[in-house]
Amino acid sequence: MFEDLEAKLANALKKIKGQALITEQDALEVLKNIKFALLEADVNYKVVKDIEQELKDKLIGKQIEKNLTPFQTIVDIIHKELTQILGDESSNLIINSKPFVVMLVGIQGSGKTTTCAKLARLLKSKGRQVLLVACDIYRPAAVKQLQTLGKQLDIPVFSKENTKPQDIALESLQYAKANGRDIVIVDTAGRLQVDTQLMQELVEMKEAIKPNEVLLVVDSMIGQEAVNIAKKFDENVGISGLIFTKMDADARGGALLSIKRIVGKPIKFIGVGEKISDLEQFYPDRIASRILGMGDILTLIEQAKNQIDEKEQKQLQKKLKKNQFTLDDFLNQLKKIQKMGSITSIIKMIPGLNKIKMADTNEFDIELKRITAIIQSMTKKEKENYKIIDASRKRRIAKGSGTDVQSVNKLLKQFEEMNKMMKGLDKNKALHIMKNLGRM
Ligand SMILES: Nc1nc2c(ncn2[C@@H]2O[C@H](COP(=O)(O)OP(=O)(O)OP(=O)(O)O)[C@@H](O)[C@H]2O)c(=O)[nH]1
Repeated sequence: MFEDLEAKLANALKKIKGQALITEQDALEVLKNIKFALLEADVNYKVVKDIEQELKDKLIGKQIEKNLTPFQTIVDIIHKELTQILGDESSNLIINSKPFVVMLVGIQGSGKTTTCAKLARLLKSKGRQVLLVACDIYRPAAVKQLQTLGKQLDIPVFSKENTKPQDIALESLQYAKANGRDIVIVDTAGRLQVDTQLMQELVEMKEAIKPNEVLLVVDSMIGQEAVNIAKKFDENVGISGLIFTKMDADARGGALLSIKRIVGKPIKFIGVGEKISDLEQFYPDRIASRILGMGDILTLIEQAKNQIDEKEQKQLQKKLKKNQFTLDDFLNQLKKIQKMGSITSIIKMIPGLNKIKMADTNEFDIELKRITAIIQSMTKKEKENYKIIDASRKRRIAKGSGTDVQSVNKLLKQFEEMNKMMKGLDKNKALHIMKNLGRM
């Protein structure tokens, strides 16, 4: 869909090669193409018009960035704008009460029940005691589905027969308190369409249990219709955020942009597959890249903007050669990796880390936090020369980082293997890897 955009833009921008500033005429030419591309991606018309106006103001008279071509400068500005619209606020759940109650709402088939389980798994993996609550009593299969998923995840599921959904939800809170569950995730009923009875039931449930979050689950495949659904749910029930499912199937993502703009509620997570682990935190810049469909160009832009990386790469290479590559350098490189969207190919190069399913960025975040804690618990000397880390130092580091000796050993082994691998590579390949690491 957006393959064309790149060609059209490149064409439109040929003319401004060598200019120092973007003129009004150039901006209008580019914006015409951007407008069509966004409409094709199913972005709401009014949103497209607004974006067009905002971009116009930002583009005209803009200086071409030093290391960038006019084309790259413009794509960079557009990418930043889309990222900002998609949400600059954190998509994290701020868990500040016990129990912390999350109500998932949405129309039938949006992926609500599955998403309840995915979210439960994600929070469990962060050490939370989760309780799932089956309030979709109109579709008996939904209760069963949730129970099966709960069993699979070893997470209790609260359900009750012949009881109103509002009462089930209310009773589940008592159960959570009595059983030390600190997060309650309530699966609610869906209808084929948004109807008044459903809304009324959800309003009553919300009043009864006063959830910390009401998250609307939306199927990203339904395109613009998602905006109407989100508006209705927000007006009638009041939502605090959204989860978009089936992002693995939808190539566009225009609906995310429209909803964020029109409804103004943050997108918290995205579903990226049918598996229970396929739920990711929402990263606006990654979705903006996807909407633009210019991943490669954006990477190039980042590289060009960070010319300084060249220097850093050379320094790192020198350090590796002289055996001076420290655990701090290792950590810095990993942090850079985290910032990048598409990390899989780079991760594969790092021994030990490649075993983690890296499409799951949540797992990478968890792993990185663990590694950071361990390295930060080391003394300066230890970071500079890991060989002095003996058994008693390992015990101290494990204690200080809240991990265990096994984790410390694993990290040291990863570091050692990476060191070895980098040294074993020929100069060009090593530089290529460092370049990849360095550009992130
Ligand atoms: N590919 C893909 N499929 C998904 C995703 N999330 C959910 N699904 C699938 O969507 C279908 C519907 O999911 P459910 O969880 O049953 O939907 P629901 O909204 O709970 O439906 P009701 O309980 O009837 O309201 C199932 O086949 C899920 O496997 C996703 O992120 N990607």
